[in-house]
Amino acid sequence: MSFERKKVVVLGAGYAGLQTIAKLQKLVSAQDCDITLINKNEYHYEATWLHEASAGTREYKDCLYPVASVLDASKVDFVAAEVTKINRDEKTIETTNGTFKFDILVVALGFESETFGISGMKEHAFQIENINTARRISAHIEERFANYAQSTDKDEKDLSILVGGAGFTGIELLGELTERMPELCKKYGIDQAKVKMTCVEAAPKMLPMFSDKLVNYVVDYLEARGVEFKIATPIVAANENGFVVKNGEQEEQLYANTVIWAAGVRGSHLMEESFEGVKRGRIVVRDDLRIDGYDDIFVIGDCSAVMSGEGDNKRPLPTTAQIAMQQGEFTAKQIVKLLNNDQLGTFKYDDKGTVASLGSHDGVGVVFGKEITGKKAAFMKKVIDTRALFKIGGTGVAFKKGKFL
Ligand SMILES: Cc1cc2nc3c(=O)[nH]c(=O)nc-3n(C[C@H](O)[C@H](O)[C@H](O)COP(=O)(O)OP(=O)(O)OC[C@H]3O[C@@H](n4cnc5c(N)ncnc54)[C@H](O)[C@@H]3O)c2cc1C
Repeated sequence: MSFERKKVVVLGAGYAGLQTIAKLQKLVSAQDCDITLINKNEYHYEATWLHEASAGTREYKDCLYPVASVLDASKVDFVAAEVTKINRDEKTIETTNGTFKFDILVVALGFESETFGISGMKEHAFQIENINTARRISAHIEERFANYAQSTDKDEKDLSILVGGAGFTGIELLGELTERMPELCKKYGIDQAKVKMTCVEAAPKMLPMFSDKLVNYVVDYLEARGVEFKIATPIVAANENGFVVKNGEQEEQLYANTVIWAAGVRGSHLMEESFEGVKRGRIVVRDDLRIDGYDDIFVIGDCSAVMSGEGDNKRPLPTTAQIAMQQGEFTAKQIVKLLNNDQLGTFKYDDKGTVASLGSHDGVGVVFGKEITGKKAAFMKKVIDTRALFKIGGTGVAFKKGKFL
């Protein structure tokens, strides 16, 4: 390659950022460019497994691995620091561990919880945002069950869990919770019939990405394991007692000592602070994944909005790990083209399907256009999860952390 040595900086070691690095370090030699990866933590966590860590069906430690373990240290400098500011015009990144210059920037800072301004939701509900919030949820549930078991003045709310949202995250979380309950109740000598799990959803349909047949499968599965659904029921507030919901014209208080918000995510708050035209932390990217006016800045993963469709039907693609990883791989190739002054390509999303787990042995999904349920879906989910580990971390990480049972 013949180009001057440029500074490539990647922000975030989630699916998008780490996949960019994993591919880029294969495509360039150490002399081709300086690559720096900046991530808040020393580790990468599997965000698509956060429902498992939250419910306590999977040890949080099993959902993460050291970022450095997948890097080629001769080509990539890793900085464990929090990005505090992106100066797009000065071409610098401010972090808690110094300021870094870039010639080419990849923003892959991922998602945060979005509570849509619902009163008290941030203060009174747990959010599923990262591995630490997930750890807190599972520890809290266990602590409530332990408290119930040992107290003489028993508080039924200790055994009540409210989940806000019947989208992908809420449903997968409920699937894990139903798997966790028998073990937790046995551990603390609690009659499982006393446990109350309620899912509250504002929209008239849950899991909008799936057919009625698959949705009915999910409802039957979860109801049979004790979950109560309140669909078309908007949550108007969260407080120290639980959720306040709208029931027709009336407001109703739902009580629980574990309250989890799983109904909304947005891109990083740094996006609004750094760029114009950002909506809920997402910026519309061009079809080469760069942003308008900045030919040296790629935005990928949950901070990006990739528009799909024609004319008035143009909509942003949903934010998923599947897209984030495809964007990462594509971006690595675009960086090489940029370094070589070659023409950049067009990102094309290849939708391989979606599978929602219902605990570790069941699920529903659409794979290569075909609907699947039950054990088949659970198996496919494990294949997808293990493939993601393999794509970024190779056989080493896949063998160590993969789902084989
Ligand atoms: C419970 C759950 C289940 C899901 N299941 C699926 C699924 O089955 N299939 C699917 O395709 N998608 C799924 N998703 C969505 C998927 O997890 C996201 O779309 C994906 O994580 C986005 O990848 P990303 O790289 O953009 O961001 P992230 O995975 O969020 O990674 C962002 C990285 O940036 C770091 N970071 C953030 N801010 C800073 C900062 N200021 N400074 C430094 N570092 C920072 C973070 O620590 C993190 O390492 C699920 C999400 C959840 C919550």
